[in-house]
Amino acid sequence: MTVATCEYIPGLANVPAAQSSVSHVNGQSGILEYRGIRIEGLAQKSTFLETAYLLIWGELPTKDELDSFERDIRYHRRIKYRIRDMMKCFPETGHPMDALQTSAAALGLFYSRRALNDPQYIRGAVVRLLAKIPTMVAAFQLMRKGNDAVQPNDDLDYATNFLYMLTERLPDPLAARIFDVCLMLHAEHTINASTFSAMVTASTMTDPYAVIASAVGTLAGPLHGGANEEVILMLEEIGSVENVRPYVEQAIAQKSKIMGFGHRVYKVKDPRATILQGLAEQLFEKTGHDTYYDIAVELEKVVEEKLGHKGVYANVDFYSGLVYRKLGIPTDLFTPIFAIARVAGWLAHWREQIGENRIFRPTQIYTGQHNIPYIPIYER
Ligand SMILES: CC(=O)SCCNC(=O)CCNC(=O)[C@H](O)C(C)(C)COP(=O)(O)OP(=O)(O)OC[C@H]1O[C@@H](n2cnc3c(N)ncnc32)[C@H](O)[C@@H]1OP(=O)(O)O
Ligand SMILES: O=C([O-])CC(=O)C(=O)O
Repeated sequence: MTVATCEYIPGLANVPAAQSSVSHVNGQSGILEYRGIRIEGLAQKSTFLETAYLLIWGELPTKDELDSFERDIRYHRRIKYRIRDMMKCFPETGHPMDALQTSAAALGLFYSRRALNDPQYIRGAVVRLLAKIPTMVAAFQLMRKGNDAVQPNDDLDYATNFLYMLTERLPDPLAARIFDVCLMLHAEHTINASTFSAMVTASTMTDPYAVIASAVGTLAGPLHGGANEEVILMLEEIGSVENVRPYVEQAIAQKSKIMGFGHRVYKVKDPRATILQGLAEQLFEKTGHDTYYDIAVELEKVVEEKLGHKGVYANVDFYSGLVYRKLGIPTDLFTPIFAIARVAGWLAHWREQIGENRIFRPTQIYTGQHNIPYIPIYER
């Protein structure tokens, strides 16, 4: 007989649920490392695909390894016409995260073999998911406007190709580089809610497409990845720098959460928010100022003043939307873009999970009754 001896901790706060060497967060000092490498160094020198390789396979690739990884991903970017046809039937009013979750699951209809002991299958699934998820996000964006999806362009790198498929124009190189850095910053973050969801699904030894679909569904929520969209809606609602203080005071009085702030692990400003703020400033220098940025900076100042004592600071979702907005990306695509990046982290944890698997099956503390007699419906 197994006896539950542990105290119940809501939200499993600070409860270790796995061992992992994928990434590490020091929440007191604001440090994030992927496979031991600080995020600041990667953001300066790496690319998203190199970072994805590092996360998934555990080491930085050699030049040949990276070339072959990038080549394979370019080759697999197209999606089957049957998936495009399925997506055409999605309601254009549907949220792109729902479209993405459905499309990611649909990949399993074509590619799932559950051959989890076959390294070729594992590599194929990694390549297909990294390659096809951006194509599906861009395709839904064009299709919901009544246009045909743009085919991937084999001459373009990962970030440039995504922006090209989305806007039907070649992006400015600085915009593409900034977008690629955003992807790196969002690629992985230890055992957050969506990664945990991916790990639980992976632990049943199901197919990787189901793993990613379950993680996408979890990322969508406004307390997690969905907060980046909510931040821009909040900045629009605030409308001016003068309105910031009353907005924050009212939110605190009503005990409502201010989007883009707070974190289970970070008790200082999220290091990714610092880098994203810098990227936003870089973009504004080149393409013109955004008044929402002034609102955001004032909001950060007032939230720190009012909630800093509780360890509530800006998180990754606070400045990302300002960057995407400046790149001309619609607000409801911010979270799907987060998902494009996070596929790398989810896949890294999927590999780790199936490598040393035990199905997740925690216990619960039952709070109901026992031995209640069944009453037939006509006697109730
Ligand atoms: C990619 C990501 O997922 S990053 C997070 C994105 N989510 C958001 O930005 C949504 C807003 N933030 C939040 O809802 C929370 O901070 C979470 C979900 C991120 C973390 O939740 P938890 O670790 O459970 O923290 P919890 O909600 O217990 O907050 C601790 C205290 O700080 C306060 N607090 C935390 N975040 C905020 C916030 N955004 N606004 C106002 N107060 C906050 C809480 O009210 C609580 O105060 P109390 O102790 O007086 O009751
Ligand atoms: O770690 C978390 O709980 C949320 C987060 O910042 C992320 O997933 O990037």
